[in-house]
Amino acid sequence: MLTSIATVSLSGSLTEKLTAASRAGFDGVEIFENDLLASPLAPEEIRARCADLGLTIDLYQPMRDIEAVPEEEFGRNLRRARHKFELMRRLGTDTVLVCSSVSPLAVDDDDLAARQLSQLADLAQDFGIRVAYEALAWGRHVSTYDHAWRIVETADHPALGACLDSFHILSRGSDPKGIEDIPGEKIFYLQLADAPLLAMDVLQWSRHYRCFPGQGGFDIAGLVRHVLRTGYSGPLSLEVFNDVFRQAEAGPTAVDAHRSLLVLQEAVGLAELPAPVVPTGVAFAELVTPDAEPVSAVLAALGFARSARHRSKPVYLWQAGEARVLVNTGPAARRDGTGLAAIGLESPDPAGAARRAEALLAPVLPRRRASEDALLDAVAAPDGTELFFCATDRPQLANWRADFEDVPHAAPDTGVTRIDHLALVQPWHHFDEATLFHRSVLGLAAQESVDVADPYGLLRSRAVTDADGSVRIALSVGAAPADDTVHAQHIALAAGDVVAVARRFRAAGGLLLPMPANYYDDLAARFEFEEGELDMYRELGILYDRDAYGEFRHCYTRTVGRVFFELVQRDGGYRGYGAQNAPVRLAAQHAARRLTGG
Ligand SMILES: O=C(O)c1ccc(O)c(O)c1
Ligand SMILES: [Mg+2]
Repeated sequence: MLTSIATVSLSGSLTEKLTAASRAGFDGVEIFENDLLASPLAPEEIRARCADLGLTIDLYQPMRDIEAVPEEEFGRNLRRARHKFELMRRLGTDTVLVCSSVSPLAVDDDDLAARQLSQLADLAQDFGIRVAYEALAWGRHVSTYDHAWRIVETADHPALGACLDSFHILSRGSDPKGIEDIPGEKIFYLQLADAPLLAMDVLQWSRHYRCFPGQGGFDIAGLVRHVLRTGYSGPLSLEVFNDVFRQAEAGPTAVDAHRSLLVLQEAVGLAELPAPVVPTGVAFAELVTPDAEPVSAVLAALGFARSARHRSKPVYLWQAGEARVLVNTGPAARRDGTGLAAIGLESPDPAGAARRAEALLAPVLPRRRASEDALLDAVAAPDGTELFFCATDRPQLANWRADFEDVPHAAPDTGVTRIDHLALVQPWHHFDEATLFHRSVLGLAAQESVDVADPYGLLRSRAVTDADGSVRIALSVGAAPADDTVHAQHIALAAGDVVAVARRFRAAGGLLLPMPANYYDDLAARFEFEEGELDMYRELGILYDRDAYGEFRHCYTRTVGRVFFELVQRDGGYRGYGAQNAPVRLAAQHAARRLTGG
């Protein structure tokens, strides 16, 4: 189906919005009146610009407070409408959205509303224009889609139809099944927006918190299925009022938006995309650093062995159990400092995984960096992290490991067994996009979102995982631009005995993040420990948590550049990430940074 986006959903000037929508692959736009009013371009120039960009103008909106008013007022409304219809003719668009009145002058009289909308449609018809009537969830007398449809049905005018907006329908808890009672040709327009499930005033909710389908809590696919059963064949159009999108760069937002519509069309059977290939494990995490020494010292103290070297690049493989960390001192590091640059995901079908990612608008990275390198499938996540789809130890497929040659090394310590999870701090405006990306592109399931108090702001955190926890990625975001040193990426390493690994780390000169005594007093109040157990945790800075499934013990290294390590011990099927402890850990990291600068 054709896709469209309302200009209000993107930041910037009207031309910036149009360019972003076109580049992301939209077929058309809804022009929001304010964007037109503020534009230096004449309507004819906007029309030409859209044509150059391959965009149709599917809707002009909104026209407000038209119907169910005293005759004299309605006369003024018709005069206003005539002006707008003339403007629409210059723009070359044939559908106008009229939203249900919020005016104190409006009366609760459906017959009057129908008569006046019919008169408006008469005028519109003279201009070759159709009027799409939408119930605002906070409309004065008309606030549900079925009510708006009854009025349209009563008016029975060929130039008057319904505009359905998923936010207004689902925010009020209306049953979308009733949409099937509307003939498809009388649905003139369909606007789609999701939203997180919040208990708040519906107008504020709508104007600030809408998001793209799949990013909130509404069943948008279910609603669209009802609409499709009517025979509706107009565009799927995104109309998203969102404080973050208003500020974020229009280009990436438009890509995020279009991805959401691709995923939606797949869900309702309107599009076939390459099937998701769910990763089955973490092959490696790649750190870039201008100076290998500090990171290498931490890895060595954690029991990793430097076991192999890249054949053509300054990259070493450090390994402990199934945990593999690449340390890259190449050009990217000199540019960006120390940080987590790439993740290798074990994939049953690396090429298939890359095809799906590409179909969902992820930038595909060059398959080969140097002529002698193995061919690798890789894409960029929204935060810039490179995702490699790997086939470790599968001889029939290209193997990243073949680019490395073993170097002599001592046997690694056996304490660390694998990478438990990767924690990626997202740029403040990319959080919802990151979640949708990891769900739709990688086929991972998103867990509940949790709020974590940092001393200097609130963090939102949400894990995406595969079914058995072999791949866990914890995404988080702060309200303000991140403090790079505290809100760093981290690699969480699984250990069978976190106390033993922590002790070994310390004995080898590693620095663990100390935790405040008050935290341990609280632990003593909440749980019963064996004699001496808590003292041991206190001494090492080990945190403790428990859920319905099991226990969690974890501790943290000091931060190097923009990355640090966590050691975690999961027992009995514990499912979380120690979110309960995160505020204490974040405060400890701020304190450590003040003391040592690192
Ligand atoms: O918030 C509003 O006023 C508004 C305007 C037009 C729409 O289509 C809509 O859904 C909301
Ligand atoms: Mg709307």
